[in-house]
Amino acid sequence: MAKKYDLLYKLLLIGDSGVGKTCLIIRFSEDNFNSTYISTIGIDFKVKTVEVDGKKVKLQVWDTAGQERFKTITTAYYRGAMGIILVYDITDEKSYENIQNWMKSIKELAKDHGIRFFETSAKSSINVDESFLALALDILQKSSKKPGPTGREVKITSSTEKKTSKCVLL
Ligand SMILES: Nc1nc2c(ncn2[C@@H]2O[C@H](COP(=O)(O)OP(=O)(O)OP(=O)(O)O)[C@@H](O)[C@H]2O)c(=O)[nH]1
Repeated sequence: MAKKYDLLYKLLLIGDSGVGKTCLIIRFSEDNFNSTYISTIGIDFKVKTVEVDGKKVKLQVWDTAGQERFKTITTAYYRGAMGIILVYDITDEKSYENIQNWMKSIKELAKDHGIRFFETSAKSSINVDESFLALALDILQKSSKKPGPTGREVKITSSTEKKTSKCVLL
């Protein structure tokens, strides 16, 4: 049977507990939102195949538990990640201050790399596809080691829903 994708990218979402990592992944992979909060236990993942720069890219997105007690399990997954999305909640200052601590954890990977910034809302479906696809495009361009396309050809439909942003991706 023909392979349904050209490339497989492993992405990881990290950030404090309750900042909206799971919701972001659910919005991206299933285009759904549920306001009931069920804290992630350890680690989980979802997949979605997207088209990036003319290639079918299967994104395997790992959702880590933000709770400190799962730190040992979740940090074990950092090494295998090709891209990391660091999430904080713009309505929770503490989760923003903690970005420094999360950055220390991924310092080696973040070193020498420009860090992108997206303000997102899983609830209103704002900037969710854009953030995941921009990361996938970065990985594609870095791994193929060729100059990027003139425009950032990410195929997405942008949302015009009202802006009630909660999450921010770095
Ligand atoms: N208003 C609003 N609320 C959101 C948004 N995203 C998530 N939430 C709410 O924030 C709470 C926590 O969301 P989760 O996605 O479970 O948080 P998490 O970061 O995965 O939490 P852990 O699994 O404990 O690490 C839930 O009650 C969500 O309904 C958003 O974009 N807007």
